[in-house]
Amino acid sequence: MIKELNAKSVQGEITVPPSKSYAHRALIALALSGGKGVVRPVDLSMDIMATLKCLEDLGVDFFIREKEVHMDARGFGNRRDRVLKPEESGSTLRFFIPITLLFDEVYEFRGSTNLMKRPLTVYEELFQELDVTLYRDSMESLVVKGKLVPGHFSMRGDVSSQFISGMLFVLPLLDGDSTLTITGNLESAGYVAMTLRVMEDFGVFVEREGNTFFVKGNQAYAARDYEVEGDYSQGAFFMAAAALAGEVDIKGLTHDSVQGDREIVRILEKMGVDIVRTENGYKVRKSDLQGIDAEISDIPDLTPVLGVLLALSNGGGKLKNCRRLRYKESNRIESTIELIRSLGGQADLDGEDIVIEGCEMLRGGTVDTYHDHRIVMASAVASLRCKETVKILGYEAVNKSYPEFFSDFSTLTKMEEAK
Ligand SMILES: O=C(O)C1=C[C@@H](OP(=O)(O)O)[C@@H](O)[C@H](O)C1
Ligand SMILES: C=C(OP(=O)(O)O)C(=O)O
Repeated sequence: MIKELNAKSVQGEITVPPSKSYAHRALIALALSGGKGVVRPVDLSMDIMATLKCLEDLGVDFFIREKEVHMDARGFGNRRDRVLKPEESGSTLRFFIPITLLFDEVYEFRGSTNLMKRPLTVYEELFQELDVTLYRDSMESLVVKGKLVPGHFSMRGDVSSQFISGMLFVLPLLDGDSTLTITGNLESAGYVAMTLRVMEDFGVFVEREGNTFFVKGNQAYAARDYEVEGDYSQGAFFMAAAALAGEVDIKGLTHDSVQGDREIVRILEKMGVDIVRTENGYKVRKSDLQGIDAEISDIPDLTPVLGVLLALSNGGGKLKNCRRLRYKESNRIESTIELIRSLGGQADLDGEDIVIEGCEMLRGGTVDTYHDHRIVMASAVASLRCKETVKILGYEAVNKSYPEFFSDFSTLTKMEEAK
């Protein structure tokens, strides 16, 4: 499906959706408690629905009212279906593989073709050392069998932090103490911090010394109601839209959040953007953007929108250390470069860095989004500073994380459309 965008300015206020990453974690922690509680607010994106469906197939009951998930996890572990369907969600797949290893049964994971192509090497390497089998049955299917026992585990930290989060969720439930040592750099580190924060919120504690996590066994998640904070990864699109083309009061963001993508605030400040803290968010105004080099190995989800900002900055800059972006919903190195080029800008790959030239206005044109929700949203932001119409191919990919994105975006452009 194609979306055409013509608006050239944004104005008004917006409340960002609740964090997808926090919601995955809170729903899982509540399920692992085996008790009852409410998680709110939850945006019913495809990724979150995939996590809920997997929980349901593991015996969890829930109903959804407005944006609240009312869960009864007393049946957790009473398997209803041996086939779990993470759809497109990397977090869901990589968090649920260790969860199924609590049960010593055979589970099959069936996801989208793209999801099943994303790496599982870290689990493959880890399970070779353990009495756990993981094999690909077909292009869309993966079989997992075995039971985790406490021990000393070692995992690479430079493929995806989701493997580490997945193991951290379940190690405290084993009947003995474990250690988990990360080899290489821990990238996307903010997401591991978020996992540990949610675990603590549910009464489960892990100690860390350098790159080793010490996990006491026989802990229990305590059921509770949970408030999900606003999403910096999504808020970043509105901050960028305002910095490029207007003034927006962005609400629903916690200033001291552990979300790694809170880094967008520091990056915008470095670029010279007029960004002011408000009681529950930020007010951002159109500014002349200075080009910068930004290290993105900890903040991969910000890459497409940072690419757009640099393409419209004085002097441009580099997005450094993009290696892992190849393994997202699209190859985000290629799709980010192509997004900028198809709108008339200049971007190239230099080693593992994306080098982007800056300009005042882009031309406009048609963007192929490669089914990547973050390329869709970044294209919408770029359209505000394009001379011609922007056509976004496959814009429905946005449903993966933010089904209401275009209706929210249009509330900010409506003053202009009303003229
Ligand atoms: O744990 C999470 O919630 C996520 C971790 C990140 O993945 P990587 O650790 O693979 O970079 C991020 O890109 C993804 O959108 C969400
Ligand atoms: C990469 C993403 O999510 P996941 O890895 O959970 O599919 C994302 O939301 O950009």
